[in-house]
Amino acid sequence: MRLKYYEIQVKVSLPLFMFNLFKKDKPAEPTPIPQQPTTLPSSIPEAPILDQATNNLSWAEKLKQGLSRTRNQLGGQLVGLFGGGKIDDDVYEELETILLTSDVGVAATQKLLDDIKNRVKRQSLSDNSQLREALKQALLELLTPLQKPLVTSTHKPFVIMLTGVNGAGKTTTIGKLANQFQAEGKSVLIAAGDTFRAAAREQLQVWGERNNVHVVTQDGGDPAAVIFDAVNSAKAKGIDIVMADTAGRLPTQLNLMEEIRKVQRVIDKALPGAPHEVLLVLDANTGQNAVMQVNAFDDALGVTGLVLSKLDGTAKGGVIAAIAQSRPIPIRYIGVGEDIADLRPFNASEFIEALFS
Ligand SMILES: Nc1nc2c(ncn2[C@@H]2O[C@H](COP(=O)(O)OP(=O)(O)OP(=O)(O)O)[C@@H](O)[C@H]2O)c(=O)[nH]1
Repeated sequence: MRLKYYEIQVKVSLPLFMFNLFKKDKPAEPTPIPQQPTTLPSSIPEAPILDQATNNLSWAEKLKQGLSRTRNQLGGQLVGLFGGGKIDDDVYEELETILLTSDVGVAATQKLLDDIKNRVKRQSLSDNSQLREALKQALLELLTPLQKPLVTSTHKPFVIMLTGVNGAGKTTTIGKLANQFQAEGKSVLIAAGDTFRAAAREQLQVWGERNNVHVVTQDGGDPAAVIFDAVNSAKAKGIDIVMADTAGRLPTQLNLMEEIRKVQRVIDKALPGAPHEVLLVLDANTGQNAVMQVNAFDDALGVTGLVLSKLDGTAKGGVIAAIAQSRPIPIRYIGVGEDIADLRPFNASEFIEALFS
């Protein structure tokens, strides 16, 4: 059956709403609960076929809206700079300042400027209004290597271990991805490896029950043991995808970094070669700090993919270029909001178009 986009929204947004509702200890004031539909799906939903045109349009708009702060920071200043006139050193200097203040970082700014200068020479550009397109092309060249969507069909179960600092968006990402994977017809199992936060386990469990996603937990558990059990359970049940949640940690907390390295080793014992994806979730609001997080987590774990969340709340979206320059690990998904449809695979040209629209 072909579902219209708004129908899918109802089907998938409600489970995520419930997920967020149960995820954290909520303040005392009542949270509005939607009146309909009142029944939650009792089985894994059939894979919906998205209405591609409507869906793309909606995502393009969301992305544009989500990137508005970054666009205002970057694009707003560029409009003035690229308003027409001679290309000279002053223009390059001002462009450098704009890029640096947009969290692009020193190395990526230098790389982009060199690239633009080469384009100016090669294409004999003379008017600064032509620099806009040159900058777009330079950015596209820098960001395209990061556009490598996550393919989960290579292993069964395909094991994804999520990591990141506290509050980066790991658990929310798990909820969004679980719904998306289910919508593609894949079975999902979640390992509640965030044993640090007492309520996290029960919250994930409640969410899992309501959405027919099996959540493996353990009383007073060691995260490695919980995830080991989860992987074995997924093997026995023929599950397609395991997502292992882990507690938030700072790369400077060496004992916690050692703990997650152990989790990784134990997953490999349960299923040699796993985890197949080490997904680092980054809060885009952290700007240049995100670059340091990528380096530190990658050094410790060998990160295979990134999720850049909360691009909607920040003017620091330029950090994506800094990451591309310093450690070009694929950005699997970007997040521009809290709804399920607000997390999508990263597409470089789509991103740049939204940034310059
Ligand atoms: N605006 C916005 N909010 C987001 C996005 N992604 C996640 N959030 C919110 O960010 C907050 C923190 O997300 P969590 O998923 O709890 O983060 P976490 O990494 O699991 O946190 P810990 O378990 O404490 O380490 C939640 O309130 C999410 O709803 C996004 O793309 N945009």
